[in-house]
Amino acid sequence: MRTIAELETAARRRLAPAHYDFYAGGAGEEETLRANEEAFRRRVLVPRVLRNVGKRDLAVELAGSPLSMPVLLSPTAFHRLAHPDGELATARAAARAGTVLVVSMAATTAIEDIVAAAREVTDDPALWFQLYLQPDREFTKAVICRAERAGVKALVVTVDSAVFGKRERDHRNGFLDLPPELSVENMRDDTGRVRDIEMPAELTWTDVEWLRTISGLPILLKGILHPSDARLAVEAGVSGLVVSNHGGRQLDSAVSTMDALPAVASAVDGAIPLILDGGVRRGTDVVKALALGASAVGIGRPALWGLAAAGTEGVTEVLEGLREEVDRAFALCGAADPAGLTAELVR
Ligand SMILES: Cc1cc2nc3c(=O)[nH]c(=O)nc-3n(C[C@H](O)[C@H](O)[C@H](O)COP(=O)(O)O)c2cc1C
Ligand SMILES: CCCCC(=O)C(=O)O
Repeated sequence: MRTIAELETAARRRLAPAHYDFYAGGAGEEETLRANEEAFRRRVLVPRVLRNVGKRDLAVELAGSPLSMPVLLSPTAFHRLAHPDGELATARAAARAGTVLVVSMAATTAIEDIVAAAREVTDDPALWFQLYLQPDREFTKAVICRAERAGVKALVVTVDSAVFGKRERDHRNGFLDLPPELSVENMRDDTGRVRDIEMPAELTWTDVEWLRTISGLPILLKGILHPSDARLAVEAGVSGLVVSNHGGRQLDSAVSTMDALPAVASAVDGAIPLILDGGVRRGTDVVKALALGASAVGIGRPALWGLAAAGTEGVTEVLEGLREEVDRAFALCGAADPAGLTAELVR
């Protein structure tokens, strides 16, 4: 099995340079992009021993969805730029691994087809749907109803994108839109026209309340870094948070997610599950995040590298490689299950 770094090299060889840069890049100086990975490297593990780790169980449950391991696929745009099978390939790999795929609102495949691909693999796949609440509420509602009818199990509202981050690689490359043969299929309105995704600058907590009145699905907020916002999210009754800086693609100089996690975890105090994403590349990264208060982690770019390198098989390589590393790291840290990972293991 190849490492994520090796899959990135393979992906880079296959992708058009502008598409590679779109996936790999971040905002501004890319300080936050680098900081996410660096924050893992800076922390070391202080393992416990003699704890009988002969039988290990990596499974977790999040917002009503079972995961075979504490790793899920964070939402990423435009999978058909990476591979002709696009989101269908990603969904099959997630279903095969028994984990959640968060489908991006900017997916290049219709949600009904994505769910169908996952159902070829397993009866009851866990697909969540990420959205940017659009200024047109009736349209937003229609998109949510469509995703619900298709069978998604939770909604993930991205809240770190009041405006679009400035990705300077994309500006330099002139990559500002999808090629004409691809479109964001879940943005079709009832006339069949594909709408542009608008970044919702006017969003407030009132909109989160509104969302709770129109959907019975669990709602998670993605892009929380400040402990005060985490407290407000608990009060708003959401089912979980994604501690995320959008992979360094929105506010450059934003705190790395591992540096943000402890304060958010202490603010939430176990009331709702936390998912951390940004810079997770190794099983030991997963262990560090769980030890400091996450219930699971999300991966963004690694899945895109697997997808570009080898479609479903490539994403499977990423997920199974991580599973093997997570399992080994649990054992070597003296933890038989996620509850066995505590803050004393990390320095
Ligand atoms: C190419 C790309 C596209 C992304 N598209 C979305 C998106 O549509 N919606 C969203 O909420 N986050 C999006 N993200 C952010 C990811 O969900 C996630 O927060 C981030 O990739 C995690 O960092 P990592 O790539 O280091 O794992 C995107 C990230 C990348 C790299
Ligand atoms: C309108 C596409 C949004 C994609 C996104 O969120 C990202 O590239 O980070």
